[in-house]
Amino acid sequence: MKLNWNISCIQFDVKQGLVEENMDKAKEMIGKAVSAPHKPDVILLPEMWNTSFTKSVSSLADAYGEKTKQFILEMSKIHNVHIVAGSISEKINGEVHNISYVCNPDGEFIADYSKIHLFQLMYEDRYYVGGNGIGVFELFGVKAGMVICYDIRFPELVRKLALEGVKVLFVPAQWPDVRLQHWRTLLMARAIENQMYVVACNRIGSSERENFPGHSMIINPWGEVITEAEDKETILQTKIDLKLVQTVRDTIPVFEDRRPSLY
Ligand SMILES: O=C(O)CCC(=O)C(=O)O
Repeated sequence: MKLNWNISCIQFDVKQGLVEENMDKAKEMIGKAVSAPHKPDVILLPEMWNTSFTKSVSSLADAYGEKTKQFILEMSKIHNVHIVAGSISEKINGEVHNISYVCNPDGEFIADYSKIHLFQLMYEDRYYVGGNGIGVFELFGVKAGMVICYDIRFPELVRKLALEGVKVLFVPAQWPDVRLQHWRTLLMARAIENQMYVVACNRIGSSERENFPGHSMIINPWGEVITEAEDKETILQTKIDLKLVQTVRDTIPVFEDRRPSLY
């Protein structure tokens, strides 16, 4: 089991509908991240990092994720790194999912997660079908979990992941600047109440309707922001010590003190 991880969030501007351009950008930034002095063990990309949200989603969605999976598997293997691949549009039996893939340095696909809660305010529910399972997987023998963007508004989902043993939560997002305060507050709350690390990667740039502020963040199990990006292209890097999760849980034994029979 490895308890000290270097993490990098790759924060960039996702160009709407321009799959090749976005994949080239991701490739360039993954290359830069792994060449940095503290080479990451795990890289996180933003939500919808190769198409953004677009009305052409049905034609742009990757059939069974084949092209994206191949790209991510190759990047993981070449650079000897785990990649939590934000999310993309995957077409499965005619339905489109907002889905994430996790790959290991052997170039193996280890998990996927299809976003459960679709964001009606931006009509996500008209274009996508919600997933039916939670996102839990293992990295270096430690349980990690994933939710996507709007999912962080559902504390019961993240609590379920914590009860499954998750110690690090990955959150890819396309979160707009008008609700930046919600983004920061919700991420910190999820970290504090579940006493887990939260690693969150947001995009920058603009779509027709919204601006995206970045502010990717890595938060420790005390709820302290270890590092936070601004609104520029950034490789946000830090080291996390997984032993801190148990220290915090021993200090304030929230999981022991729960009384789920009452609520
Ligand atoms: O919950 C929010 O305010 C933003 C959610 C969102 O933009 C998304 O899930 O794509």
